[in-house]
Amino acid sequence: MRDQILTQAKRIVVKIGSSLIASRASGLRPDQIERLAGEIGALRAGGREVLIVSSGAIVSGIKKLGLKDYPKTLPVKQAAAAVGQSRLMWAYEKAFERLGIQVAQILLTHQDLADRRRFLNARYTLAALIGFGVLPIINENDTVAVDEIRVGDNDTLAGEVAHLVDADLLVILSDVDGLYTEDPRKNPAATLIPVIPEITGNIEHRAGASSTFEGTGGMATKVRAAKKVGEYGVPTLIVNGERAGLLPAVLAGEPGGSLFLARERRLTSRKHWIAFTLRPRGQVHLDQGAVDALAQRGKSLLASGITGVTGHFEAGDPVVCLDPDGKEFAKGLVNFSSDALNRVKGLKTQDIQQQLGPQEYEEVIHRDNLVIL
Ligand SMILES: Nc1ncnc2c1ncn2[C@@H]1O[C@H](COP(=O)(O)OP(=O)(O)O)[C@@H](O)[C@H]1O
Ligand SMILES: N[C@@H](CCC(=O)OP(=O)(O)O)C(=O)O
Repeated sequence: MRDQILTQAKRIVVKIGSSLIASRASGLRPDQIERLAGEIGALRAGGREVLIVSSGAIVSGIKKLGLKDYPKTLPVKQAAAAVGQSRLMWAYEKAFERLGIQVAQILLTHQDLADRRRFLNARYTLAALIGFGVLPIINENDTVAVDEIRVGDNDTLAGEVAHLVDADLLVILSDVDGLYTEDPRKNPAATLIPVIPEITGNIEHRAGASSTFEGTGGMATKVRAAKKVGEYGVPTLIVNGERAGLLPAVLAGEPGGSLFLARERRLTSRKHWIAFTLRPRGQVHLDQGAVDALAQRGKSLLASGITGVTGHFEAGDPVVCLDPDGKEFAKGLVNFSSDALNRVKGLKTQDIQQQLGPQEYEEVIHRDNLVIL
């Protein structure tokens, strides 16, 4: 199964971490970019479609601005990203131009993904670029991404892009051979985990934070990204990008890296987007009857099953549904604000109008906008 997944993946999102192509000492590492461009060019020549999610703007900008430390304030971090992103794209442009490959820059924030119209627009633009045979190079739009709209790390962004383009495989190139039983930099006795079955159990405890100046997400964000795209039927390969030739070798079926197997796709793109892209604005607490109606009988959520509301949200916002034990078991787009729900929770549908007047919707969350997690 491993060989089939790796050798037959047609559309591949390749995430390139900062530590592979940039360093505190030298800024960008053009030799690494050229080497990786050659390997990716060979994959394309072999018939694969590749999109790159590349880090490295901030580290490159730190060097270019002559900063001594990693920026502590957002404006300086964004200035470094702005200065570094142009250098990063220039290096990719040059490296791929030698191979006769055109590249395109795509900068995204969480806001571009959380708005359905903008999400679909990004999908169509990437599809158009792929159709032209162009190699999209994607990064977070760090220069404008303030906290509430920031994706935060490129492992997460790469997972979102894999969903956006219906990738067959997400490849995360890092500075380690894959997922170890614990951080190998901290415990040399840690061992590599070559295959991680469909991720239902909790393996995040093995994945720690970054331990390098250049890195941001660490292994924790990589495992989380693998888990999210695995829910959409996309497997993830984490492999050491420092080792020349390893990426094409592993994609040809040679041993190496950690492969996270995916579950059979059970969600449409829109439901996956609701479940895994949108950030909930509040919580709706349900009684057991409502939990059974939603989870067992595929019903919409009605006010009568609601026992409590947490947070402030507006109609149309994403919320999570908690069972009587407080466990998140569903997520959806709510048709009523938190204020309105606090007035009608527990009421029969026919009594809602007395409280709120005529309403466009009966359901608090319609089945079509609800995902059982
Ligand atoms: N269980 C683990 N297995 C492998 N690496 C781990 C683990 N836990 C933490 N790490 C750390 O995660 C780092 C890779 O993440 P990061 O530094 O963000 O690199 P990148 O820039 O490629 O994203 C490794 O260098 C390692 O120190
Ligand atoms: N957008 C940032 C990348 C942040 C990030 O996730 O970095 P890394 O953990 O090295 O992949 C940059 O270009 O520096």
